Amino acid sequence: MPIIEVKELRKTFQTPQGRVLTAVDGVSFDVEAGECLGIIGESGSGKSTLGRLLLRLHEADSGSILLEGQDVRALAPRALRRKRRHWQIVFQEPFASLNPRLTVRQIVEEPLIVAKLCASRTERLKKVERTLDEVGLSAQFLDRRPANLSGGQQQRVGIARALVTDPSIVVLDEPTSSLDLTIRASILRKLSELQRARGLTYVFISHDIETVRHFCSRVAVMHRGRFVETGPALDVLDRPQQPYTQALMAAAMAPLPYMSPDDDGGLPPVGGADIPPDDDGSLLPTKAANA
Ligand SMILES: Nc1ncnc2c1ncn2[C@@H]1O[C@H](COP(=O)(O)OP(=O)(O)OP(=O)(O)O)[C@@H](O)[C@H]1O
Repeated sequence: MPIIEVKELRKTFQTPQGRVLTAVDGVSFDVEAGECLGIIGESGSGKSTLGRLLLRLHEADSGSILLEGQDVRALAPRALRRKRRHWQIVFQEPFASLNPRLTVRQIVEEPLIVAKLCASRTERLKKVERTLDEVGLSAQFLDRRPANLSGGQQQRVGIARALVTDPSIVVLDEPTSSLDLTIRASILRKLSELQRARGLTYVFISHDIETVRHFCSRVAVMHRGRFVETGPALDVLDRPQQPYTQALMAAAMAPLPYMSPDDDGGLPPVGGADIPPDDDGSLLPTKAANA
């Protein structure tokens, strides 16, 4: 039996102008336990909304979601809170998703307190330290706050917070898109390692086709709230059947516009007429500007 079963899921939003926007438009899919399903598509195609609907961070308008056989949409608030420990999410912007006032220890401890998972504080703290160690953060980070961490370290905290309750399903909503390339690779390696070690099921939302190619066994292509093509990652990405997927792949492969070394791209020359001679180009306000 699949661990995730979604049928005819639909979600609309009301725009400030009073228009109805259909963000997810009748999506159906299954995910087997231990699998990684990649969801790709342009910005605004509905990927994040779908990820949030799965965990009921948004309420769907219609359709059904079964996670581990549980009808997520039918769960009462208390039952949903209890089940949340099994179904977690890692967000795109680690800094925005971490409470800046809390220390790393408090951030990772919180889901354990909410789920009442440990018998004592000592047990809880041991679990926090073990999970941080698993994501590659030593005990020296425990008392730091998010602002004192690099982007990669912040995302490791986001991952530890998602994994500390030993979930079975994790939605990864563009978990590395705000990070530098080298950091991105090491976080993806870690996520892959954790998936194998813990037998996790991932729903991996991404713009980045190359990342999905390496990371996911299956891919769904989303366009205007619908799945237009689904299948094994290498089939969909290397031999797309649908015109929309073909266009998406072609756009991803397109080279950057050529610029010759002496082509200034039409920018004004440095020190040219547009820049006053006494302007040092600094973005900091001058004393005169402050006065
Ligand atoms: N809370 C909301 N209220 C109103 N409209 C929303 C809300 N959340 C998303 N939308 C709209 O729903 C559509 C789908 O957005 P969504 O963020 O799911 O797309 P996405 O594919 O994840 O895009 P991105 O890759 O840029 O994150 C967009 O038109 C978006 O503006």
